[in-house]
Amino acid sequence: MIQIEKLRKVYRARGRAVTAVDDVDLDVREGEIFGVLGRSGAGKSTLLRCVNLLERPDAGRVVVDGQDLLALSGGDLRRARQGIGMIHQHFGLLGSRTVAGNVAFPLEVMGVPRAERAKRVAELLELVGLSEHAKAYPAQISGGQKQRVGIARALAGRPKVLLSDEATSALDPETTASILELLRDLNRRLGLTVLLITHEMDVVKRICDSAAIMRDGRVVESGRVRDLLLRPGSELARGLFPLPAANVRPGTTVVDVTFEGDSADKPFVSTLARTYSIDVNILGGAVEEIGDTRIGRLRIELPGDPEINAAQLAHLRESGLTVEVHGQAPAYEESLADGESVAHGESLAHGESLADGPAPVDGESLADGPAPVDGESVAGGAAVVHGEAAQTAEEALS
Ligand SMILES: Nc1ncnc2c1ncn2[C@@H]1O[C@H](COP(=O)(O)OP(=O)(O)OP(=O)(O)O)[C@@H](O)[C@H]1O
Repeated sequence: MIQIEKLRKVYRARGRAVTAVDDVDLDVREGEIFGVLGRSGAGKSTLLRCVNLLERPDAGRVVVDGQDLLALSGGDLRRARQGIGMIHQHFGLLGSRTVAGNVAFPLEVMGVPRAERAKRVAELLELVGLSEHAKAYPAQISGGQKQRVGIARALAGRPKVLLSDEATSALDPETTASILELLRDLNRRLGLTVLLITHEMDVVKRICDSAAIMRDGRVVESGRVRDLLLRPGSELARGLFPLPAANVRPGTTVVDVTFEGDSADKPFVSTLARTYSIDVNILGGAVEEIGDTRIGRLRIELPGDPEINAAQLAHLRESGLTVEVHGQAPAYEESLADGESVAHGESLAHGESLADGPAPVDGESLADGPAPVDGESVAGGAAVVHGEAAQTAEEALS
């Protein structure tokens, strides 16, 4: 539905040039919610504003619903832009107009006759659950209600695409959840394609089908959320499943295992411990509901160097798990020929989040999932799993 190709935007001010968007490609499929995640200054707003040409890119292509926007002008461009709604962090409502008046505004600009306008406004307010507040002024309603007005107004022209510029950043967590739910509902009911930008990992976790991570104007990772989380070395996975920096003790192998769906229900740690008659330490972990799937990440420690654990690691991979080994051992890395597993060192250190705001710290990310394995309590190696004991620890996680 939205194809962005080799997009580039450079701001020039007082002899200085800032490349806000640098050679970005994105493909947003029809009917999906796509989240662009990044820190402040990463270029998210600029990217979003290039999609409806609020900013004119210096290079590249923006194709929305099959139309190359940069090739359009005049009435054609206006019509194409009507097919793209936008909502903002600070709502942008007109204080002198009622809720209904704000929603009617774009319809007036489009020249929709009065009677039809009134009918459409009523429909839109119903859609966002604000019928009872039609006559209220923005100053008389809450932040969440203001954003609902913003959403109704953005949908006035029956757009196929909705752009969301940090739409929940000014809202408290409960209101954020209700607005995200509304966006998901509208996405499903109207087949609306949503491209949103956010610095909150939680937004991606809750509603996005696909995501991209931006840094310094570039997209460093993008794809379906589920695929990204199962990809070794994924930044999104590190952000969503924050684990402390790995402390690899000599003579041990520390492994991050990511599992989903069916494999989440299998007691793979106890199977591993039993099959190879080894003790397995659980160092930390988290499980999240992502869309309709449960995805989790567990950090385990095996006795012996990675070379010694080749069969054990192969066993984990053959069980359908994504395996990432901490502690660089080049010779061993080469042996992981199938590309499913990577060996990496401290570059995978955790605790770093993309968010400047409420970063999903350990406790938070675990809060609504099943009982976590507590990183603190296993710090001294207390959670040694072998034989039947493993069942309990894994049950807690799965
Ligand atoms: N109008 C402008 N003129 C000059 N530089 C700009 C302008 N708008 C943005 N920038 C710069 O472009 C870069 C990207 O900014 P942008 O607002 O797109 O990032 P962002 O990821 O949306 O950040 P935030 O969440 O803080 O808005 C930053 O370095 C910013 O300072």
